[in-house]
Amino acid sequence: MSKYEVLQGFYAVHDELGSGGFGKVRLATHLLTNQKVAIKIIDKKQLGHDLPRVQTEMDALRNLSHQNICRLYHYIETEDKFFIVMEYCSGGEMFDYIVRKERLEESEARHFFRQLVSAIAFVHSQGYAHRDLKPENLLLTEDLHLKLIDFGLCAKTEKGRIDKHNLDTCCGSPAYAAPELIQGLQYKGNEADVWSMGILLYTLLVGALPFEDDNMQIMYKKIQSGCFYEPEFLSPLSKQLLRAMLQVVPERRISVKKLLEHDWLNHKYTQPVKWNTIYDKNFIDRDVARVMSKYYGFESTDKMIEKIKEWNFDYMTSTYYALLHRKRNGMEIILPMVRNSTNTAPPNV
Ligand SMILES: Cn1cc(Br)cc1C(=O)Nc1[nH]nc2c1CN(C(=O)N[C@H](CN1CCCC1)c1ccccc1)C21CC1
Repeated sequence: MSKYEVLQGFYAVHDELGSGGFGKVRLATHLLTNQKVAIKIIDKKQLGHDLPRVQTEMDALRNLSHQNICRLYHYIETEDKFFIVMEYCSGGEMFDYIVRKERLEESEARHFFRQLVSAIAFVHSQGYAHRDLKPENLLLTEDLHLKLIDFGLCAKTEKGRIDKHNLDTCCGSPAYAAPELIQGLQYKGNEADVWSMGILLYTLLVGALPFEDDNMQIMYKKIQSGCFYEPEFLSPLSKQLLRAMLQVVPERRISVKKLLEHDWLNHKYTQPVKWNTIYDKNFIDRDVARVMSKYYGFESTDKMIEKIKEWNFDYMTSTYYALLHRKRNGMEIILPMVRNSTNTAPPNV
């Protein structure tokens, strides 16, 4: 049984899905809807001075609702822990997927890379940069859709303020970090993300890192050189794209805008990458709202819709998203009988 009393009655907590430097992720069940969710449990003591990373991630996730970004459902802060309830991706990490397949065919790499470019183009359009792109931060759903996670290192480029950072504000994984970031030069988050996406594309196509060495100094030298091995099986078009993304000089690096138009990305696709979000914060699903209005005892579906639109990322937001997920998967959207004193439904939070 889970020892997290703050989750009692709302979620049943199951086994651990993974652990990171500052916390762990547990599989859980959203009790009202029986939907699976993933709960990131972060211990404040373990975080220490990194505490702002959680706030950074929450602020970003509140604004970044996109089909290729793992969705935030519910956010609970207690005295010593954060509980971040998110969409459950049952396909696991892209990292494991590549390891299992060694490397991907161009067509499969393209299927995933188009979704990553879609997520990053959207993140940049909202004034953010992810800054820690790597296969461990890409999750897969059961139907092999890609979901971006871990926005703890992302940066908001205030409108107008040039997005200039130096090393201290970000310590993404060195193997994926852009040369300018490693040199501690002023860098732009967007350009650093393009470099990391280039590294990611290389790992998808080749099944290895382009710049790698056990000795960190030698690895940095390799990154600064921008020279990487191009296996015979790489098509001319994929080589051309990799060279455009892994340009050491940021100004020479391909932009996301040009990337979206690149022939490799659009090969055998009739539609360009749809990078804008398919979700509309102002559009609430009426079927879901109706079922919730009955359960929560709201006088009308419209009143329930107004409440959901507050997006408080409380249990109500979590219930809305869990029911929406059920509906999207063709499952019926039901809640226990109308909540009242007799049934044991959790209190209305
Ligand atoms: C590994 N795995 C295997 C299966 Br099957 C499902 C999963 C799985 O983790 N699914 C999953 N769904 N939703 C999530 C996850 C994992 N997950 C994560 O947020 N996972 C990250 C993984 N990071 C990659 C580099 C460092 C840590 C994490 C962050 C902090 C602490 C622990 C884990 C969320 C909550 C968003």
